[in-house]
Amino acid sequence: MTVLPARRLLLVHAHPDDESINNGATMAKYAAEGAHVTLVTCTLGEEGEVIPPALAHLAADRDDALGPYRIGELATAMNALGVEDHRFLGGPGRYRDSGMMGVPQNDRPGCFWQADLDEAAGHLVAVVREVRPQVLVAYDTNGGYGHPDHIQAHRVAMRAVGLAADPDFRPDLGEPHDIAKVYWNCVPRSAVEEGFARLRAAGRDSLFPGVASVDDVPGVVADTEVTAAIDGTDHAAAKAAAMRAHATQIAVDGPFFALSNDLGQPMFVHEHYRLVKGEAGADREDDLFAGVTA
Ligand SMILES: CC(=O)N[C@H]1[C@@H](O[C@@H]2[C@H](O)[C@H](O)[C@@H](O)[C@H](O)[C@H]2O)O[C@H](CO)[C@@H](O)[C@@H]1O
Ligand SMILES: [Zn+2]
Repeated sequence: MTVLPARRLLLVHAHPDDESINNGATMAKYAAEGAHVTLVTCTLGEEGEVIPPALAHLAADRDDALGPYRIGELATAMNALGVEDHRFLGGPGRYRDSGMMGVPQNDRPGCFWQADLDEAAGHLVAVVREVRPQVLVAYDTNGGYGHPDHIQAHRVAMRAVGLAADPDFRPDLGEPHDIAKVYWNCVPRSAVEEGFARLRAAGRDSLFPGVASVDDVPGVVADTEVTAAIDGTDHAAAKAAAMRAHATQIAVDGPFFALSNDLGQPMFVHEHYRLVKGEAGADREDDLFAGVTA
């Protein structure tokens, strides 16, 4: 019987790369502090575009080998963050990347967007009842930016929160567990605007082929909606290294990055969260475990 650390954080993400982009500094911080950090990634990212020309053959419409390759990218990213517990929902390849909203891949049997919600949530309940986290981090209802796998990851995570605590649901998956605090990823508008100002001041708006806009950043909210701000300054290098590990998806340029759309955007080392379940430990938390008693 493994005795887990006192503080346990669970994060649920759609594709390999989302964890580093959204929560890399937070994951590195808590791992360094001795908390148990568990990442569940719902797909292998099989439908992603590929940035490095030398790896273009991996793409779904060529060798269709991007999924296994991104498993390796994710493992490298986890090493950079010091996170040892990362899993794929239902096992590697159980749910395939559904592609961007509206593409034919959304209808492919076996893709995550077509998953049975309770079956997928059941896989996550097993992890919740094993790890017994006090804190869960997930996407908002729009998945941050409307990608079907992100929306589905939100739905599965929130469904699993309820099912994991229900003593009548799948007793075979372990003792019920009620997650004390649930947060959704977000970015305060002031931080986005400051970040793009930094990008322009650094002249990166000339280096990147294009520059993203505030609306391209997932989960932008009014500053007043933010519950917690995690200062990841001490873990900025680890976050950048983790993002660089996802080289098929992300190009990193100092404190900035671009996805395969070539739109430069700021890399945030202050990572923000909205509390949607549980009690906040302060008006503006600097610790996701604030107020957790067990
Ligand atoms: C950050 C994220 O969720 N990436 C997803 C996303 O990738 C984007 C997609 O390929 C889009 O067509 C590009 O313009 C954009 O630059 C990419 O970030 O969707 C992929 C397919 O579902 C997914 O594999 C990738 O992880
Ligand atoms: Zn994603």
